[in-house]
Amino acid sequence: MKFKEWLKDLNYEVLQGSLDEDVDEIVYDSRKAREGAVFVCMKGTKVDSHEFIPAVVKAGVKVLVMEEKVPVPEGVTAIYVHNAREALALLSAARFGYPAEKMVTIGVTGTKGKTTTTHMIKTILESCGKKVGMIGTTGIVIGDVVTPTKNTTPESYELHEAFQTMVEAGCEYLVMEVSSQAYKMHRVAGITFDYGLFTNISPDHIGPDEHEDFDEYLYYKSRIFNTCKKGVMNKDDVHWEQVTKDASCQLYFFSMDAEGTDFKADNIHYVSQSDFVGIEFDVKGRYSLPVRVNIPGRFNVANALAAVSILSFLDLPKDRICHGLEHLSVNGRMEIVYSSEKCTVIVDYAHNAISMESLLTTLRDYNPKRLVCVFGCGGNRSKDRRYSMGDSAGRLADFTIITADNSRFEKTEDIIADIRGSISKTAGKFIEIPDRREAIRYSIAHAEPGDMIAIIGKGHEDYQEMNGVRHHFLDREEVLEAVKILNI
Ligand SMILES: CC(=O)N[C@H]1[C@@H](OP(=O)(O)OP(=O)(O)OC[C@H]2O[C@@H](n3ccc(=O)[nH]c3=O)[C@H](O)[C@@H]2O)O[C@H](CO)[C@@H](O)[C@@H]1O[C@H](C)C(=O)N[C@@H](C)C(=O)N[C@H](CCC(=O)O)C(=O)O
Ligand SMILES: Nc1ncnc2c1ncn2[C@@H]1O[C@H](COP(=O)(O)OP(=O)(O)OP(=O)(O)O)[C@@H](O)[C@H]1O
Repeated sequence: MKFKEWLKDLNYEVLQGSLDEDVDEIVYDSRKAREGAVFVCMKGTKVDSHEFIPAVVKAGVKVLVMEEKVPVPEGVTAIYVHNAREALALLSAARFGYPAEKMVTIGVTGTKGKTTTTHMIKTILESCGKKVGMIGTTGIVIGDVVTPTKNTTPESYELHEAFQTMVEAGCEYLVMEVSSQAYKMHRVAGITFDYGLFTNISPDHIGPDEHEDFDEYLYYKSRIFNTCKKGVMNKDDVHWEQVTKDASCQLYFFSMDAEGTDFKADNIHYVSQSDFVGIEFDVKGRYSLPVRVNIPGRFNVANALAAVSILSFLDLPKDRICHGLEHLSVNGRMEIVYSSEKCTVIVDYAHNAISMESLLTTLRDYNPKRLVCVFGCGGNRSKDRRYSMGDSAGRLADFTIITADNSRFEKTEDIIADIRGSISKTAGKFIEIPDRREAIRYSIAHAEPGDMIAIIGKGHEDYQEMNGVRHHFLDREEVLEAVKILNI
């Protein structure tokens, strides 16, 4: 294909050479440079890849896309663009034949609930017999095939490549998590989602290499409503006005509290039976549906309502939507791994104090005999998290077992000591069991009838990182193994 055809959505200036070069690939990592590829030079957080121009030309590259007017060897075509990351996104869409336009696309953003909500949407669509592609923290998912990704929202080239694979696999729908960082880094430039969903926003991802401050974070997250046709916003979020003030899509609101929104959750019940722990509520407003969701928690009412709001536009059979919600499984997100008269064991990915606080608070809605919490904190990461999570556990759980969670290059005992420092200032009872496997077994072996045990922090993660080595470790497997060994 002629390079010129890939360029048709870009504003560019030819600095040198001809646009008639034949190219068959786009490369943005010099280590993958080869003859026939166009190399897109990008200024990153660690390196500026304009410095790799001599190396990529040596490897056979004859076309460069650059955002700096640096000298290039003779015989090489040099194209100047204002923003190379945006250019990479637009070139990639053209390179793969605009695959996103061949599916119904749903983009989901928000500080919390992205993964849960995308899984809900996927499960419901599949329950309606639709083929769905999904992208997010759990990777690129097509049917049962999961391809891990480095980022929640991968780089634009990988996105369009995945979209193409989805179209080839017969997917009619795409549901993906769109991080604020993806907007900042132009990973989704040029994509107009058919539907955009904003779950909520609270301070997060602020710091070096992420966002300067909350305003910047909110600005980039809000871009979803400038890059979708129909947008759905959570009106219970205190920032809803700020988020939607520049929206250019057709906007709808959902709520658990506010009256008069397009979609409303009514008659909310928290159900705890030995064979079903979850939520029941009625969707009212533009769409009516009584739903029963087999994952617990107040915030999952919001997540399920958000998912149903989006799906209400798609003319799907209501009984299949209900079926999908009742048979959900979201890997490591409020996942009920074991439930009997003896106890209910939940695995959840809450990995900061805000999430832990809302998790423990909402589990109280189920009136457990005792709320038991098993958690640790990561090594070589901010110590604040240890203090704030220790404080939350101490205040909100009846009993806490402090353990390991990716200690990395720190000693687990030192991390536990930091957590002890804050939990011991509360009235909460706790013990320390550094080995996470032992901690999980202890929590189940000592359960009292009616207890709820929340194994927190690792969710879907299938490893425990110690001294730079990742050992296989999955909370779900450990719970099931403990149940087997203890014969309960
Ligand atoms: C800060 C940030 O977002 N960095 C992302 C960015 O890396 P970068 O461009 O800054 O990296 P760099 O190493 O400086 O490289 C610059 C350029 O030189 C090229 N290069 C580099 C080395 C070399 O030898 N040759 C070469 O050509 C690189 O391919 C790149 O094009 O582009 C990479 C490719 O897309 C991303 O993987 C990387 O994400 C890093 C790993 C990251 O940690 N990102 C986090 C902040 C992130 O994006 N998080 C969000 C939010 C998650 C959530 O909400 O929970 C996410 O979507 O994952
Ligand atoms: N709507 C929500 N509001 C608040 N907390 C939530 C919500 N949904 C999920 N959570 C909590 O946050 C954790 C992460 O949820 P989820 O993975 O769905 O969110 P995410 O937006 O993908 O988060 P992350 O960016 O941290 O991966 C869950 O394990 C749960 O404890």
